[in-house]
Amino acid sequence: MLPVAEAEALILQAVQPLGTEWVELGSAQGRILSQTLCSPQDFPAQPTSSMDGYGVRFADVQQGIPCDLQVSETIPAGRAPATELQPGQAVRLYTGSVLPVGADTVVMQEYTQRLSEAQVRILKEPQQGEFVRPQGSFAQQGDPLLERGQRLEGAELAVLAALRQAVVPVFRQPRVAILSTGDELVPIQQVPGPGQIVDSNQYGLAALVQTAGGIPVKLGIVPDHPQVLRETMQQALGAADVVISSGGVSVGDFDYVEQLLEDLGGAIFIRSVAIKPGKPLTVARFSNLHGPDKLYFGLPGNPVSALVTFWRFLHPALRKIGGSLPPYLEVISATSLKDLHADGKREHYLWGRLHLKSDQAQFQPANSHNSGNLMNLTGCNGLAVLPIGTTQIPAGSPVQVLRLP
Ligand SMILES: Nc1nc2c(c(=O)[nH]1)N[C@H]1C(S)=C(S)[C@@H](COP(=O)(O)OP(=O)(O)OC[C@H]3O[C@@H](n4cnc5c(N)ncnc54)[C@H](O)[C@@H]3O)O[C@H]1N2
Ligand code: MOO
Repeated sequence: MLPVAEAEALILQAVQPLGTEWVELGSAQGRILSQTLCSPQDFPAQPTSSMDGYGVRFADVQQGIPCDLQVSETIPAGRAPATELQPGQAVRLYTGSVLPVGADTVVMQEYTQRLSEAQVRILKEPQQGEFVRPQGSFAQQGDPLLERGQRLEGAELAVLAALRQAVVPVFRQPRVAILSTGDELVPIQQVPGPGQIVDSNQYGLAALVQTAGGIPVKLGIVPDHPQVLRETMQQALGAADVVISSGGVSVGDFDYVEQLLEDLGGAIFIRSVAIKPGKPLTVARFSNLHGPDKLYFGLPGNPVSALVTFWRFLHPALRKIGGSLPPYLEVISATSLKDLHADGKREHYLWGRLHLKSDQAQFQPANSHNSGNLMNLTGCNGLAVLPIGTTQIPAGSPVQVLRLP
């Protein structure tokens, strides 16, 4: 059994980001930028006012307050100034208006009195440069604004629009084929007969693939029949960047996945991991003439084991393939609200609810931890990690919790 951290390191070493594709800005939300983008110009492009008011020469208003100035022109936002500001003059400005040459300070409208069409009285001495956004004060031409690996959300999309980036270079999303193995499985449309169960892994795993930035390709249920399974595995390897199957990796007579991976030319580099749940995790690498190598993940069939091994190993791998920057998972130090138990032989992952308080996070474990029982996994947002050698964490003690993505 490989230690968890070693298994993770081997998996991350084996994967690389896919290439770039260009997408329209309107479809880029959630995507990962594949090139660092620099500012093509200064922001703001000219000095602008940050208030409605009057642009002045600071030297004029420094002489004593109140101070009467001639209004030279009105500059609405979006219009270029017509003239330079001369000594003794003020210019009417609004938020976002460009300051004319000569104006270096803005006085808020509230501290002025318009005496006539041609004259304004300044009632309060401003600070020099007050309410002016100097040219290039937000960003200068050539400044790197968005780094390669940045995830694009509202703020980033707004910046890209300001940069007039109508199409953006993003990493290609990994296509992830998902298949469920087992003669006992039936599709959701079918009422299960005695001993049969609905294939729930397919749905859970597809959702986690999307959360990790991948595109799920659901290939359905494959019976425990070596020839059929082999053909489906081959088809999956052809159609996707990564393949996930669940079930058939333990030691039972119908557990064919490992043998078939070898038959198909895969190099198995993980056969079992010291993790509970999820011990029989199997990972193989397939060389690919047309691009990066492909990984095949044989996840354990137990529903909780399949999801936990996905979170722990596949989520980071898919994030890396999709171009995200590490860390790929978030670990939070919390106080356990109940005693936590483990056998000390494998690294245990106990699901529960993480409450993020301002002072100290708290972890409320689920009432039982059975890798076949999917039901009490709902609503869980954290996995408490008990390292090998730890058999108990008493209530009130600190525990490291993996925050579920
Ligand atoms: N003698 C041993 N038996 C088992 C061992 C072992 O070391 N020695 N390991 C146990 C552990 S740990 C796990 S985890 C499971 C994993 O076994 P498999 O990956 O071979 O999974 P299956 O036997 O095919 O299924 C296990 C369980 O999960 C249900 N299942 C499978 N696929 C789905 C699906 N798509 N949707 C919902 N449920 C699914 C299946 O019906 C079984 O109940 O092996 C232990 N046994
Ligand atoms: O490791 Mo298995 O995943 O305990 O149920």
